[in-house]
Amino acid sequence: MLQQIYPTVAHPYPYELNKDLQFAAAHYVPSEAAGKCQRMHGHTYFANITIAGDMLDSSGFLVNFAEVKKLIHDRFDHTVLNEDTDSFSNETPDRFPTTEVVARTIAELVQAHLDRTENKPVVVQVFLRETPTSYIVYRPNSQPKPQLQPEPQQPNLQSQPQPHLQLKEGDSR
Ligand SMILES: Nc1nc2c(c(=O)[nH]1)N=C([C@H](O)[C@H](O)COP(=O)(O)OP(=O)(O)OP(=O)(O)O)CN2
Ligand SMILES: [Zn+2]
Repeated sequence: MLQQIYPTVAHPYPYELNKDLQFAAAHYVPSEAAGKCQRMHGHTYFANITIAGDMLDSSGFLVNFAEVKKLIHDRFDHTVLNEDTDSFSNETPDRFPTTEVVARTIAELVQAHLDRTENKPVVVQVFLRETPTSYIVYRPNSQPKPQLQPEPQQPNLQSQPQPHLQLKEGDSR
């Protein structure tokens, strides 16, 4: 079905599994900034879910490909995402059914399933394409961002008292 090169994600695990799946769903984005996307419309979403881990389960799987598909496809295919109030909300931007939030939600749903398995693999990336020209990559376990260091303060030589530079009375310097 999908024949696409996806972005790679760095992780420390020896096994990596990728599952492609698609689902058709309707949504609208309840924000003025979304323009025409405030109106109900539909997409065929294409997802690529990347799962990694150290150990296989008793079937020799990192996780069964079919279980990953079922989890997401059964949940979202031929639904109106805005009506899935367990996952989305029309009130809170962080839960509007945007591509970003749908990608994160897919990662969270799959991870919740993986947390219940014996070998406990992890979701390291969700690639979610909403239109032929728009997609999101969500990496739940990405490296911590480096802390920004404050700019070093330059001493203000004009306003600092500098007794060592002041001439004393009778000083011949
Ligand atoms: N950062 C985001 N921006 C937009 C989102 C989103 O989820 N995250 N969603 C939309 C709309 O829902 C729309 O379905 C997709 O928008 P867009 O890529 O602009 O769709 P087009 O097919 O019209 O793109 P063209 O490349 O112009 O054909 C909007 N923005
Ligand atoms: Zn849309």
